[in-house]
Amino acid sequence: MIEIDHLTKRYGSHTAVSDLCLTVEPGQIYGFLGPNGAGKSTTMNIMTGCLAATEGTVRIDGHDIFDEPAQAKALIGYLPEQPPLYLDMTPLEYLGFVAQVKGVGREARKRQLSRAMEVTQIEGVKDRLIKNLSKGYKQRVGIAQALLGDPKVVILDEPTVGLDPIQIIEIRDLIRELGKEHTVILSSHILSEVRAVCQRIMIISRGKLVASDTPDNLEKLFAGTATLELTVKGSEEQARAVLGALPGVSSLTCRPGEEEGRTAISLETDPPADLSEAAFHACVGAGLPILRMDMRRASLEDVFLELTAADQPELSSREEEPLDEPEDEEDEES
Ligand SMILES: Nc1ncnc2c1ncn2[C@@H]1O[C@H](COP(=O)(O)OP(=O)(O)OP(=O)(O)O)[C@@H](O)[C@H]1O
Repeated sequence: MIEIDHLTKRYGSHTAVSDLCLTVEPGQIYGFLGPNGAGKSTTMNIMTGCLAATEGTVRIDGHDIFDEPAQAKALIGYLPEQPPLYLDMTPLEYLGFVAQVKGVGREARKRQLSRAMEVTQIEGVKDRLIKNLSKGYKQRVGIAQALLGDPKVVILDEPTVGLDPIQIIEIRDLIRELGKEHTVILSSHILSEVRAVCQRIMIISRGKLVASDTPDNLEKLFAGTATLELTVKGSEEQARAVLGALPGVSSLTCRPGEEEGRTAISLETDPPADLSEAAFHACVGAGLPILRMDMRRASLEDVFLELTAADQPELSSREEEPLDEPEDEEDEES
């Protein structure tokens, strides 16, 4: 559905996106995950034809976004980081206007407006001024405008930013609904968010794609070690003698337990293996009571932290960086 090939974007001397290649298959919800400043918005703005690339190509269902912008853009609905709302209009007026600008014919307009308002559940506020709506409802209006034109792909840049926890849950449910009929790409710097709604995760770090897979596969891929955490009633010497002899143990660290006479142990294996049963039998055999035992594998959070470890905190401000191509402005989507 979307093919990004060797995409690079430089703002003056600063490279925001570097030789990015990725493919988005139809019918799935993709999470574009990366720390602040990783290049998510830049990539999305290029993907949607709002920003020119320095190098590389983006194809939407075979149409090059730079060579065939009209055909490519017709396939995309976009909610930018700052929703493009006219605050002095009502949602109904605004959506009617957007549909017109997108070239939706009179017949289809009515149908698409009702569907967009129904899916985003804004019928109840359709005649109120947008400026008087809560942030959650403004976001819904922003998503509704992205649905007009019946796009195959819906791209949402940080759709839950600034919302309260209840609004976040509502917008996540809405995104899941959208995923039934559209290919959805959403960006976020919050792992739990992407984990909650996306079937595939693309992790971007310093403008480069560092991983792309299902959440489960990413966890498996990076489950390089498995750690067994135990607390036993006994000394460090006893713990080492009993547990250090288990097959496959690659490292064993001990520290005093929270109470006198207890020892806490972290046991790693290589290759990764679950030693909990073997540890149980060994401790029982040696008369060493186990007070606590827990198996810990690499979580998606560990994967994310490991892959984006090289990212530095944002130092430069956007205003200080020179802007390049003037056509960036001209290319702005309606
Ligand atoms: N117009 C601009 N001029 C100069 N630098 C820019 C401009 N827009 C973005 N950048 C820089 O490009 C890098 C990538 O920014 P981008 O907004 O794409 O990241 P992001 O992953 O979307 O971050 P966030 O989650 O904070 O929005 C950052 O270092 C940013 O400062």
